[in-house]
Amino acid sequence: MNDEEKKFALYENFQKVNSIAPEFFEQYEVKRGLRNPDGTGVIAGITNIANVHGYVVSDGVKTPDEGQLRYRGYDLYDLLEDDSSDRRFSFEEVSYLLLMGELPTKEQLARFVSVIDAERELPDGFTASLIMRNTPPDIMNLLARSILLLYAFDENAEDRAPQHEIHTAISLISRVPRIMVLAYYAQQAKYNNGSMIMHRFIPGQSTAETILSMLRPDRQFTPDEARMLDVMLCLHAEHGGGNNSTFTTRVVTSADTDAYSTYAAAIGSLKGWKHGGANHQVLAMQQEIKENVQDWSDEGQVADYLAKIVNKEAFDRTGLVYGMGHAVYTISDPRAVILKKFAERLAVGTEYEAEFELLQNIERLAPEVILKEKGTNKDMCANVDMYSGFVYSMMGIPEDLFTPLFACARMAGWAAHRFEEIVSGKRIIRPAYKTTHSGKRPYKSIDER
Ligand SMILES: CC(=O)SCCNC(=O)CCNC(=O)[C@H](O)C(C)(C)COP(=O)(O)OP(=O)(O)OC[C@H]1O[C@@H](n2cnc3c(N)ncnc32)[C@H](O)[C@@H]1OP(=O)(O)O
Ligand SMILES: O=C([O-])CC(=O)C(=O)O
Repeated sequence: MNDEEKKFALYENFQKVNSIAPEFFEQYEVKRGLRNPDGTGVIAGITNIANVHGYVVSDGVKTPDEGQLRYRGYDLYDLLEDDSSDRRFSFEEVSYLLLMGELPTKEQLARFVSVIDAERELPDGFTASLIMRNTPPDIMNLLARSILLLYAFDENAEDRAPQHEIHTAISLISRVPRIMVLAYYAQQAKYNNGSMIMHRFIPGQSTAETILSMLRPDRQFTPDEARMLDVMLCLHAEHGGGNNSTFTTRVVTSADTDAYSTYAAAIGSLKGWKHGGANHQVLAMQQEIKENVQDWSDEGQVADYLAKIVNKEAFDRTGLVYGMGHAVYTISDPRAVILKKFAERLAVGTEYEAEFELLQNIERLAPEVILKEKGTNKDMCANVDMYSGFVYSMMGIPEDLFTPLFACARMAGWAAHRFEEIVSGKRIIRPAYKTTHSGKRPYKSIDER
């Protein structure tokens, strides 16, 4: 056997060894993906941090409902529609609310903002030796690695006391956006022959302003652009305990590991294409449709191409229409509703209008195509990832940063859930797995096999 054949011999049983007959799931009533047969989630915890509402269950019957998202009891719409005269940046305020449980007074907010501001500096040599060296092509991987490496610069990294937990969370909420932009330029320099731009952060700027002023080569941005990015950060900041990356946070935290290991694990989850990584996939999918459909405004042509995607004949062959569907929301995802309004406002009358129409067509047509092609009659709406990448694109934010921006925002939610798990979880999360082996296999020595 040559080397290739030796490797191939290791793969050939992959499918067989890892397959479990579907009837076992029914026989043992195992809830795949921790989902009940009607799609509702198995209750795995209790939280005070957020409420994600998408259906009503009454007498065992699930009825779809308009989506609602509340942070610590406050409706997302109310948090974003505060039109007070001192229009301030909200991500810091939302982070305070999530971490501390209450909306801050002016003094509390000012103190919190100054603590975030004071944490932006990175350890000496961090950028040169840990961001610019061995830069991976994916910024999410670099973010996870950077968070793991920041452990080495924290003398009390193993301390689980509240002061240390809060300090670590705030320092990461402050630093991850900076690391993200530095990582972007390191990645561009290494893989795309780009220039390595390393603007310093400007003390006193909000998170949204810091990102824009570090990202833009000329450092310029308008107040409206910063406000828009701020809103994007707010609406990605938290989504209950059950979403995959927050549940990861809670699972890993429950093992009593350090904060850095926990947040790095959460980033690994968020990168997934069925989770936060879908924002990136939506754009790639839209691009493929644009290249293959002659008239994007023709619903028939778009539906035909979506049918190919659903039948695994086009795009990434998973059969998924990215940006569509949600584990909780049925009629609407409130974040997608807000993002669609932004997208429309920014696109109409510009070169982006036709692309906006295309996304709208995908949103409208996907449920019927999925029903027709797969017979899946699931109440399905656009999720947060459907329009976010499009809004970022119109703001000139590169595709490689779509999911990392989600991570910058969700740091606040992950931290709140880590705190809650530490204080209230009190037990390692350890569900059971049923085995399919009914008996013991007789051991054979290597000569007998
Ligand atoms: C921030 C976020 O994480 S938002 C979600 C971002 N993810 C995406 O946009 C990826 C596309 N969407 C999906 O994969 C799913 O809708 C999820 C992961 C978001 C939610 O999944 P679930 O609620 O568990 O749906 P579930 O997997 O039970 O789907 C039920 C059926 O609908 C199908 N389905 C669900 N969403 C889609 C979709 N977007 N495209 C095609 N089929 C879909 C499933 O394949 C499944 O079909 P089957 O019964 O034939 O196997
Ligand atoms: O709740 C989910 O499953 C995914 C989601 O929308 C999020 O984490 O923002």
